[in-house]
Amino acid sequence: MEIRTVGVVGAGQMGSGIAQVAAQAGYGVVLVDVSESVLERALSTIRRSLGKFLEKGRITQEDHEATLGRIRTSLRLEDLAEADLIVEAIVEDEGAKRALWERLGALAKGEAILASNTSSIPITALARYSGAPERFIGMHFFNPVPLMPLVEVIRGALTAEATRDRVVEAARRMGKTPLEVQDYPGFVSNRLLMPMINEAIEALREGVATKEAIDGVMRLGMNHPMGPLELADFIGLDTCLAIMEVLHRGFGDDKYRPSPLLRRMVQAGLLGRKTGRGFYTYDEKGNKVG
Ligand SMILES: CC(=O)CC(=O)SCCNC(=O)CCNC(=O)[C@H](O)C(C)(C)COP(=O)(O)OP(=O)(O)OC[C@H]1O[C@@H](n2cnc3c(N)ncnc32)[C@H](O)[C@@H]1OP(=O)(O)O
Ligand SMILES: NC(=O)C1=CN([C@@H]2O[C@H](COP(=O)(O)OP(=O)(O)OC[C@H]3O[C@@H](n4cnc5c(N)ncnc54)[C@H](OP(=O)(O)O)[C@@H]3O)[C@@H](O)[C@H]2O)C=CC1
Repeated sequence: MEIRTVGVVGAGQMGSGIAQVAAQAGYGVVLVDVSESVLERALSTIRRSLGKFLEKGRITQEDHEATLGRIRTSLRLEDLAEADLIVEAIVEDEGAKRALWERLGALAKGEAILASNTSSIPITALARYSGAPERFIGMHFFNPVPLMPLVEVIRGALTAEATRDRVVEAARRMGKTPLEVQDYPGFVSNRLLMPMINEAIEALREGVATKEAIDGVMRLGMNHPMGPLELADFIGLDTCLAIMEVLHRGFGDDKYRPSPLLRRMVQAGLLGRKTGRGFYTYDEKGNKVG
């Protein structure tokens, strides 16, 4: 069965980007969230991103309009009943994802591919909640989705090869490079990235250097496009903490202990760019102002 319609659940930073690249690839897209204002913000983010591509001549005015025309938004999960591929990108919380996948698994059509964009939660567990583990897979995009070329593809213990093949093909059609990894905590990406970010936060907590110096060391010394504290703000500190918790629990090793400073900032609601304040402060457009 050919994939024609892609359903995306969760219209935050990642869901909006996934909806955009799916629509750019020519798929019909249904983008679902629990909040109308989040859906409106997602559409304006997509318009802004397509606008940048248009300015640079990477797409035409026609592509711009056709892409937007392929995206429908909805507050009803039932509108995903006809989707051929569903990509879930809600908050990084196993309980929330479990509740969602129990509903989605029951309402999706029998041959639909079920994918999670989770950063770290075991695909094998989410697959079980969906009730269709052979059709379930991890399809992990990177932020900002319209620019980052990678999709990490993660098969759960019971994922069928045919499911993997179809997701690999869909990722390629979206202009991405799929790389397959096994279902272990944090997969490959966040097993490597998040301990570095966590260690940068610990260095800040211990007063080893200022935040600007810590970020500068990695930007200027390692050629990273963003320093680790800037990147943590960009990802979302709630997501960073959730990933560290999964690594810590999943490996049972204290080398993955989340930094108490990270925990305290999440408790204070300082989640980074998406809330306007994290290690740095941001204006309403997401530009760093301090
Ligand atoms: C947590 C997980 O599970 C997994 C993850 O995703 S981890 C996070 C992975 N992501 C990263 O590591 C990102 C690291 N950062 C970067 O690669 C770069 O900083 C960045 C691509 C985000 C931005 O690039 P930059 O040079 O620092 O800033 P900026 O000048 O704003 O942007 C570069 C260009 O991209 C464009 N751009 C930025 N965001 C865009 C978007 N969403 N859509 C279209 N164009 C965009 C900008 O307009 C700019 O264009 P010009 O060069 O013509 O001005
Ligand atoms: N940030 C990143 O760099 C990356 C994140 N990811 C993963 O992608 C997922 C989403 O992350 P991100 O986009 O950053 O998070 P955001 O907080 O930006 O977005 C999550 C969205 O999901 C919505 N939501 C929450 N619960 C439900 C639900 N039950 N049904 C429908 N929508 C719901 C939220 O709505 P509301 O705000 O109203 O609660 C919010 O709009 C997570 O699993 C994360 O780990 C993967 C790669 C990179």
